[in-house]
Amino acid sequence: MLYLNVLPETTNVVVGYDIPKKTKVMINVWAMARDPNYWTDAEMFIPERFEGSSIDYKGNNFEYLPFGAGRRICPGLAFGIAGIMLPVALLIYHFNWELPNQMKPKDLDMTEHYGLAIGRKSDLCLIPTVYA
Ligand code: HEM
Repeated sequence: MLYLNVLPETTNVVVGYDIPKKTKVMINVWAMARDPNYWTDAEMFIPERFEGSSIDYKGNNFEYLPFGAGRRICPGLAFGIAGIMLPVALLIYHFNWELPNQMKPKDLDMTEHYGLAIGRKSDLCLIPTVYA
């Protein structure tokens, strides 16, 4: 098994390496999406960083490959985006959201749980009120 970070400016990029036949190559997209050479405050959740940015999620920018890239890119990309955007848009449109016990967003535990996909380690508790 060979683990690669394919971004050119990173220190662990493998150059001129002969990959033996039948080697399973794992591209470390998690590390690439948190590479400080490419991202400001790489560990921070800042969705606004994509506002006015030319970086997209469709496999054109190697520093951000949530759906992979190339011939084996996720064929469910459009389905996946719709399946996230629509529910999130509806939840934001119909409810106001607050944290319990006067918590501030900075108090949230953003520790990740590792698995096939990354999720929150601790549950996100929010109080919705219907937006009238
Ligand atoms: C937000 C949701 C989703 C994410 C983040 C996601 C992500 C991915 C990633 C990273 C890959 C591997 C691409 C690669 O090897 O370069 C993949 C492959 C694949 N995805 Fe998705 N996916 C999502 C939703 C879906 C949905 C909704 C479907 C089907 C309805 C789907 C079907 C597939 C299939 C069949 C492959 C294998 C493609 C191949 O190996 O040729 N995915 N996906």
